Amino acid sequence: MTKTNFTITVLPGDGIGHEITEICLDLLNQVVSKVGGNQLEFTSFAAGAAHYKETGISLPEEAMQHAFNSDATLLACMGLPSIRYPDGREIAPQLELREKMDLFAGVRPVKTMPGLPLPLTSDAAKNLDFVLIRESTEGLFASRETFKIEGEGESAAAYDTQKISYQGCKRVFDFAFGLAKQRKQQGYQGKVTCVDKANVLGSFYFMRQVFDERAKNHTDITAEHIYVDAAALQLVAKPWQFDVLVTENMFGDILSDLGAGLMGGMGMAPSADIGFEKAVFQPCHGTAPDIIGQGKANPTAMFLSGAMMLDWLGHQHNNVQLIKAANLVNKAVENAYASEELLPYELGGNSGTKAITDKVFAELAKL
Ligand SMILES: NC(=O)c1ccc[n+]([C@@H]2O[C@H](COP(=O)([O-])OP(=O)(O)OC[C@H]3O[C@@H](n4cnc5c(N)ncnc54)[C@H](O)[C@@H]3O)[C@@H](O)[C@H]2O)c1
Ligand SMILES: CC(C)[C@H](C(=O)O)[C@@H](O)C(=O)O
Ligand SMILES: [Mg+2]
Repeated sequence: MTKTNFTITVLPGDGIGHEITEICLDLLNQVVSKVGGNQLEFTSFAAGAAHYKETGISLPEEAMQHAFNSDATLLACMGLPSIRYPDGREIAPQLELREKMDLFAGVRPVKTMPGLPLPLTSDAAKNLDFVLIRESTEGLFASRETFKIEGEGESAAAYDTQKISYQGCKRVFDFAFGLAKQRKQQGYQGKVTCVDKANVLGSFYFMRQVFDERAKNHTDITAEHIYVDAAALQLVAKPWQFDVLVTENMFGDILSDLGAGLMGGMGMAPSADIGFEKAVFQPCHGTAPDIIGQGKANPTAMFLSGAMMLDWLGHQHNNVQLIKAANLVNKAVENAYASEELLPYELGGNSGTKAITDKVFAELAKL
């Protein structure tokens, strides 16, 4: 029998997370009841920088356990620049979630909405639709807890060590080729571009060799390499050439913000951290300390992350209504922007949380 009751762990986190979470849950409830047949049960937990400041714990065990046992996790954003661990790093329990739950594929779609004055103005650049996959459990982030400083004063040197493992590469590359294959069936190019720095670092040359090995199992998909510096140029010069990009954790973090820029800002960029069985969905953006409490937070990335969650659940459980619900959210958001009535603050306009939310709900009601 098809599963119809889904438990969702909700982590509003910090900063603007509190301004975009409830409305996203309302939207998801609304769309799921519109298509019928399913129910979402949300359970929220406090976690993040403010929670660490209050309690000394950034991600309570109860929240972690709930995330492990629920069907999916929806996270807004966490971290505040003023709240840090003793070694100077910020509180970022989303990294622990990714690592402990083995969510190796950070899926960050770059899909432009119609009706927005985007930084790139050519027709091709107005219709971008590619996906950046960021390895999310190792890379340069892997050693952050074993970070060390050797020597003192003017002879001190700080070290972070990059980890690129065979297994880590294999699973994320296979995921990327699998996604390119699915997309090819929908008319996309059928291409995976591996982004590295194999001209300078041996760890990236190793990564490239694993990529070439995995590519041999997917001869229907074009496999190519690009150095990360060249990728940064091409993402601005000719971003429409890309279909699926796959890269190391830190490179993916940086390039996905570039991708958000192409879409009109951080408030437009959704993401999903996906493992073999578990997944966490969250916007690419942070807690936006510069706009907290001003009503300027764009909830679009959160709505689209919620849609990614419905779509993933639908595919995991062979549940067509949830896939339909995901499509409806995407369509409502697209129609909201296509109306040309919305201009988010990040693009110089004055459409804030309420205006964008009201418009998306109104468009959903029409579908
Ligand atoms: N996934 C996450 O939870 C995540 C991601 C990035 C940063 N962070 C954390 O967030 C804090 C702030 O980091 P930052 O300033 O570098 O990045 P940020 O993404 O919070 O903000 C960068 C810029 O984008 C704007 N912005 C971000 N999201 C927006 C939205 N939804 N609507 C409108 N404008 C939006 C901000 O106002 C700011 O000008 C830090 O503590 C950082 O570690 C968390
Ligand atoms: C806040 C930070 C730890 C996080 C990351 O670097 O992964 C964020 O920038 C992201 O893109 O999700
Ligand atoms: Mg980031």
